[in-house]
Amino acid sequence: MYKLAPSILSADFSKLGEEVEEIVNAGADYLHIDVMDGIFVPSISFGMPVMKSLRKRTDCFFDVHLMIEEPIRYMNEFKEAGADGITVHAESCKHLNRTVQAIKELGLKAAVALNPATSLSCLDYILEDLDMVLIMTVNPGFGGQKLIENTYEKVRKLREIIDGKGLKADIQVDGGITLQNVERMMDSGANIFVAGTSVFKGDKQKNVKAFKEVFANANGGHEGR
Ligand SMILES: O=C(CO)[C@H](O)[C@H](O)COP(=O)(O)O
Repeated sequence: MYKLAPSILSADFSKLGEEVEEIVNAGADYLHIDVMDGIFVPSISFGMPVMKSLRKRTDCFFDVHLMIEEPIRYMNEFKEAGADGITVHAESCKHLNRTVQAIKELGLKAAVALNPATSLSCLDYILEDLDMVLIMTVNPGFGGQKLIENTYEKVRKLREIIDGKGLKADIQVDGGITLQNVERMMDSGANIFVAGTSVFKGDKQKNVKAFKEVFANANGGHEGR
């Protein structure tokens, strides 16, 4: 199943609640929530208080992408703030296995993200435990960047590994996803698509529906977990 995960990083924060309701009503599958600490990535975004406020407005799946150092320190807090799934970066965890187990023990979906220059071999001893792998298709920290070309091949290789092992982990891609390149990324094997600029710039409802139409016409996609 293909899924759209609009990234609220590109929303107008002065009317965040309304914009979130608008994209959820238009058919967004997940709400992608980018938390940045100014250390792991250069920028600082928002955290638990914003998530808690949004939780009052929607039941949509909160797909929380933690771009923070040592996220294991905050797992309970993110669950309490409404997270349904938590993604941590392989590059930001001293103890990746322990961090993934902590997410799962809370009953949340667990995912690991890899920066563009991080090898897939980082997943060798953790893939079986994951609900999802997030392949960053830009360097994390900012919306509105151009997708890095060699990430198509990275996604294709990961899909081969996941299918070859008979696993069901989803592959999410994040950064520079547009209506022009999404089909190529689908063909490469990704099945969950984060989109910031290409959802929130212009007519949000129309943008969400356009992505969903591409998914519907593609007929199928990876089954997922
Ligand atoms: O994780 C992110 C930045 O680190 C964002 O989710 C990502 O960049 C999405 O924005 P856009 O679709 O505009 O590229």
